[in-house]
Amino acid sequence: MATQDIEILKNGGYKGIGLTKFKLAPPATPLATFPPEILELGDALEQLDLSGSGLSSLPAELGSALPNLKIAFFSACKFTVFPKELASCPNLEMVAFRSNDMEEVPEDSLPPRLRWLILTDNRITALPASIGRCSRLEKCMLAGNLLQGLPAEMAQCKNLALLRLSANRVEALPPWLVSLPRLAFLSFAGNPCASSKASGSGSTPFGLADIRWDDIEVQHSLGEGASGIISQALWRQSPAYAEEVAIKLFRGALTSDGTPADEMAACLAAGAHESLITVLGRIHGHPDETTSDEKENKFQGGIVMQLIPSYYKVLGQPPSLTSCSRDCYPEDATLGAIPALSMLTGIAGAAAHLHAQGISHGDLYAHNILASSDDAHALLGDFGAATIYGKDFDAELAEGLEKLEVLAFAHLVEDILGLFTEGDEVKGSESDLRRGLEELYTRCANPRVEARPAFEEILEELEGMMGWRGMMRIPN
Ligand SMILES: Nc1ncnc2c1ncn2[C@@H]1O[C@H](COP(=O)(O)OP(=O)(O)OP(=O)(O)O)[C@@H](O)[C@H]1O
Repeated sequence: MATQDIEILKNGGYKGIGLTKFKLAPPATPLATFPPEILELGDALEQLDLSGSGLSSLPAELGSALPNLKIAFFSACKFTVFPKELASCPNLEMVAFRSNDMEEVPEDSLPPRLRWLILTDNRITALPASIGRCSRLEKCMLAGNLLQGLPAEMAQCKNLALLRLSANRVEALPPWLVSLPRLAFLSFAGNPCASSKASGSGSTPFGLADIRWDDIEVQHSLGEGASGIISQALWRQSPAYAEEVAIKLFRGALTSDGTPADEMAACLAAGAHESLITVLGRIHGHPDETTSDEKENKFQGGIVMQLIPSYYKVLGQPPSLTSCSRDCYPEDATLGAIPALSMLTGIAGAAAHLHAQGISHGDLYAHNILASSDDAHALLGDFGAATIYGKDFDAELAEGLEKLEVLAFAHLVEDILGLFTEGDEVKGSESDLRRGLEELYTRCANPRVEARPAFEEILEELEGMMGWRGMMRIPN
């Protein structure tokens, strides 16, 4: 999004030109008050981004002056209290106050049509009961606060699909959380209610190597996630033998899903499965282990993984502002029925494996799946929102956590059904396969969470659909 300049704004340069999006270039000196000229942008304005502007309050006329405002960003500003003025914005759907040192969200301050709320990295101790009136709330980002619990009224947020609660102070998950009919993506690592085994600083789990940084030769970057950088590297295991691997160095304090340290702990705890990226070991002796201490770039540890060939591509694209909690797909994306079934079987198996270890992935999205349709193989990645709840977790809650994730799997099945190519090679049996997957989708998307099948059952059903095809490892 192009940025607008404060001086041009003050000189009336944007008035009357029908600007729909306004993003202020961060000013040299923080703004003491809300620039009144923004209110003159009137009916046309739909998106307002004043992140990094230093603001701490909003004018009373905001809602009446900007009646069509849909999206408002005030991240990295100085709001210590959620501004009540936003409640008067009749069409406001998305609000962001990331990293504001915010302490309070007063009753009745949330906009009535709120769909996407971002309050990551603040100091909020409680949410208002009136959040229960936000019936359209779909995505709620609360990681990195001081929340001890959630208001019981939030059980009325029946459209909530994604909730980030990691790195808070929640002692016990409320049981109603695992009965929300649309909740599919939940993270709560880094809370007292998650397993204490989740600490990233513990010993290396059985079966994984302790790998010295000196034995790693970094080659080039493969990609960058919110929690760190992935590089291709050589792991010199002996003077005569080196293996090509991928390494991830975890950095930074907090992402919108949780902390890099919790992500690393979940990667290490996940164990081996053919549809998970294999972690080979944990890196020790990186020079930044002792030297880097600044919050933003703090070194949190590193892992060595199997190198995934570059022909594995992500299956979907992350949600857009409009799709909110659902992935997007390129117009021309297609997938054959047989590779699709094989990939779904792999992902269901990976999810069953994770829950058997007491881990929820929290972000089971197509955009976190690397897939090769030629090999009919899919790999579930990105443990940024994963939570180790542990094998001793309350049994009913644990079952509920798994069944929330089953809804995420249902979304995946639905999306993949939409990618099927007409006249696939299986012709005769394709319609049976389609019908089988549609039935499975319906059961996995049951609004009664407890009635959904668990991943083991889903896996069995998919393996049944695969039949003898599951034995064929050579692509046809
Ligand atoms: N083992 C691997 N081998 C090869 N490439 C990898 C491997 N792991 C990750 N990558 C590449 O690095 C990119 C970043 O991966 P990472 O898991 O850190 O972040 P992400 O899930 O894409 O992003 P975010 O954490 O911000 O959601 C991936 O998109 C992928 O292309």
